[in-house]
Parts: sequence; structure tokens; C-alpha cells
Amino acid sequence: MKTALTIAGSDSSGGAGIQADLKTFSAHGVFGMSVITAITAQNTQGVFGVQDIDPSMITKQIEAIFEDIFVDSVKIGMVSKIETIESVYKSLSYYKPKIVVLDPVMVSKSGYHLLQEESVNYLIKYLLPLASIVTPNIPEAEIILGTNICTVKDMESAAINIHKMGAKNVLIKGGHLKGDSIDILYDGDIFTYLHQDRIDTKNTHGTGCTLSSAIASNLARGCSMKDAVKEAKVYITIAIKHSIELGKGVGPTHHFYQLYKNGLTSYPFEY
Ligand SMILES: Nc1ncnc2c1ncn2[C@@H]1O[C@H](COP(=O)(O)OP(=O)(O)OP(=O)(O)O)[C@@H](O)[C@H]1O
Ligand SMILES: Cc1ncc(CO)c(N)n1
Repeated sequence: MKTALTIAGSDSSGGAGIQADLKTFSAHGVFGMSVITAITAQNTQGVFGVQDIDPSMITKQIEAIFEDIFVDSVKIGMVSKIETIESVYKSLSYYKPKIVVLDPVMVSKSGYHLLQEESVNYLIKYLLPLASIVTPNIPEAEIILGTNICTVKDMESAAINIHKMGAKNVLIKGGHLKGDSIDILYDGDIFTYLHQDRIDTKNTHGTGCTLSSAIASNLARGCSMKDAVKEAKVYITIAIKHSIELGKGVGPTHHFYQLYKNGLTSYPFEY
């Protein structure tokens, strides 16, 4: 069985972070593993507290996995502190996984800073060059580059400039622009445009986490980068289409994609 590892924060409400990643891995038939970098007290309405895990414990978790199990792909999400980034960087530089999907998580949908502001430069300097692909949304790409992104042309320039910073592939997610949902993949040579209709829902908690772990799953299964991203875009779109009216705020997405792939058009149970 193929394996994928998420190095990320825990979301107690299960819609984002480690929990979304593991659900996504399972839905893709990939064996999911986790290294927890931080615990958040979070629900559909906001983030109410963060406790960072001691960097030595992050190192130990990574070591425990890599010393025992072959890891087909790694996804990195919330890394919060400079010390967290340093321990992830040191461990991954030692174990050298072939595939690293970097979701540069910065601010939650509710506005909480999941990456401390002083950590941004460390993420750029240490983690970007490790990335087979980096998946910033528009506000994240703006922070990485210090520019404004308002149009598809701006997204293309941003992809070129982030590629120059060391990531092998760049996916700029257009979910934050008005209109349909266009993401742009750049491999250092060509652009691939991933277009889906915008779904009219408030329930988009964890969409970025889900998309990046769907990419990591597809890469673990041996897809090319372009196919991995295209398939993941279909997955996230279906997951948003069937998002769940849970809690009082921004609800989570749904993770039963394989049922749809196998031709079922409705769920065999109520939820
Ligand atoms: N309402 C929507 N309809 C269709 N696709 C969407 C919608 N919102 C987001 N997407 C898509 O979902 C994916 C995740 O993008 P998004 O920009 O929401 O990530 P994010 O802001 O990083 O999420 P997160 O809050 O989890 O960090 C992208 O492919 C984006 O285009
Ligand atoms: C733990 C965690 N990681 C990522 C996100 C995405 O914003 C979130 N809300 N929570």
C-alpha cells in the first residue's frame, strides 16, 4: 500500500489540518500517517487557542516514521514557529523524501495567524526549496512575494516568481478571487489552468488542506504532477459540493470521493 505523511497542526473540529489530511488520504486509498506540529482548539467559528509541540518531539515523530516505514509522499501544513520549521527542515533534509507538498498555511478562514509573522521568511528560505509543489492561496502568495494579486495575469507572475524561490512546481489557488474558481499550475516551463465553477456555499473549512493532501495522495500513487493536481481539483470540487452543514460557522468538506468515482450519485446513508 502507498503511504502519505502529513506534518501539520491538529484541528479539534476535524475539518482542517491533520484530520482533513488523514480523511483525504483514506478516501484516496493511501495509508495516512501524521506528525503533529501544534494542537489548535478550533471549530467552525474560529481558532481559540494554539499549543505548539516541542520541536524535539516533532523531530522524534518524524524519526519514528522514517526509521520504520517507507514514505511515498509528505505534505506539510501548519508549522507555526521558527523552531518548528527548523526541526521539519533538518529532519526532511536528512531523510530526503522524494515528494513534498507544501501548503504554506498562514491565516485561518476565521483570521487567526497559524504561522507566526516572524516565521514567514524561514518558511520561504528553508521549506520552499524542499517542495515538489507549493500551494499558496492568493493572500499567501501576496505575503510570500510582498505584492498584490488581483488578476489571472498577476497569478501567473506570482507563480513564476515563487518558482524562482526554489519550489519545483507552484499552484496558485484562485479561490479568493471573484468569479469561477481558477487555479494555475506552473512547472517552470508551462502553465496549466484548472477551472471549476464556483460553488455557492459558506462551508469551505479546510479546503486548502484537503486539496494539498489530495495532491500528495495522487503523487504517492504514482501520478504525474499535472494529473495529480487535476485529479485533486476534481476531488476538492466534489468535496465542497457535498460540504456538510455542521456547526454554527464555516462547515467542513466531505470525503467520500471514491463512492463517486465508482458511479454512485448519492450517499447510501443519511448524515
Ligand atoms: N466556493 C468554491 N467553489 C469552488 N471551488 C472553491 C471554492 N472555494 C475554494 N475553492 C477551491 O478550493 C481549493 C482550495 O482553495 P482555497 O483558496 O479555499 O484554499 P485555502 O484558502 O488555502 O483554504 P484553507 O482555509 O483551508 O487554508 C482551490 O482549488 C480553490 O479554487
Ligand atoms: C490546524 C489547521 N491547519 C490548517 C488550517 C487551514 O486554514 C486550519 N484552519 N487549521
